[in-house]
Amino acid sequence: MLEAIGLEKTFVTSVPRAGRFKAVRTLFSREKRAVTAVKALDFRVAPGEFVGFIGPNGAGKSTTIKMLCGILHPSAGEVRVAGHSPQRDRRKVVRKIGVVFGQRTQLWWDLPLKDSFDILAAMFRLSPAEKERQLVRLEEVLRLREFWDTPVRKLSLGQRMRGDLAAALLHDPEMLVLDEPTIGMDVTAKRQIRTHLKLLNEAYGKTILLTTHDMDDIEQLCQRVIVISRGERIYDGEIGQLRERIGLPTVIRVAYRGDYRIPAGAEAGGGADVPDGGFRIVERREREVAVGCNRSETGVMDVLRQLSQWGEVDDVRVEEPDFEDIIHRIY
Ligand SMILES: Nc1ncnc2c1ncn2[C@@H]1O[C@H](COP(=O)(O)OP(=O)(O)OP(=O)(O)O)[C@@H](O)[C@H]1O
Repeated sequence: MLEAIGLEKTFVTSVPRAGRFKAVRTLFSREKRAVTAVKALDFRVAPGEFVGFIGPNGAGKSTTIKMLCGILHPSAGEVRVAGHSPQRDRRKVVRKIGVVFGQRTQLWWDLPLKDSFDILAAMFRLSPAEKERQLVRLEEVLRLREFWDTPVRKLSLGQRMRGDLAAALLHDPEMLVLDEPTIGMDVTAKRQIRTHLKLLNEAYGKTILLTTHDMDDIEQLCQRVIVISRGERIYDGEIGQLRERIGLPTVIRVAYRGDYRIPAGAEAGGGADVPDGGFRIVERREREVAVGCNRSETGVMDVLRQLSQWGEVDDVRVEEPDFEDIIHRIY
């Protein structure tokens, strides 16, 4: 559906000048500096996938998205959207992709929401019947009628995003590219937007590429994640495998019914490594012990079998590493 092949973007900017009238002096400066925002980026998104595209501030995410939908021209490499180049076949690509920038709206600020769809339908040359059919379908997912007559500037952030998603989908593209769709929203609005996005992907078959700084968005929605840093791809794969690769421990907490006894070998380390057991003690309480293990090396059941020999097990909890921690580790 979507392919980035050796994609690069270098911006050439004037070197800032100091002193009086520095803004004007910078503008006419002959000294230039090149910033490579995206370097030799390769990835593919297959039809029906929901892929997270993440990285720290300034990593090159927005620059990539702008190249994917034809707003920016690559300095090298190319983009293919259903086989078309956004640079050469912009019209065809626009038909295939809907784009939403969470920080900006494509709706008309002072007009009632419904008027924006009239304008967009005219821009996409949709007949009144096509427009109505599509709005009925979008209503099933996005529930717009309740604020249909409200001017866009008076909508809540969550309502406006529902409007923006509908605007991006009005011409029924196969793919949605979303840049920070939940930015600034409270927990409830975020949850609602995630529900809409899940439905669009699962029930309506939309392929989605999602950029966000909210790791809950990624964890709850995406099957796969692409991580970029300083313009380069540093990971592309499943979230579960990313966890394993980073090697943050899975913590297993065992509560014992009465006293428990740690065998001499394990005790000796006083909370340090127990190489043979494949885990290490990270916390000890009166009737509870917590151990950490790397799941790519040791199975939880193997660890549990060993811990059950220390006393009578009453309860077990398995805590996976927090996704936010994993991401900080790789950035
Ligand atoms: N028009 C431009 N001219 C010059 N440099 C630019 C331009 N647009 C982006 N950059 C630079 O390219 C790099 C990547 O920026 P980009 O906005 O793509 O990052 P990002 O990953 O989207 O960051 P954020 O998460 O903060 O939105 C940054 O160093 C930025 O300063």
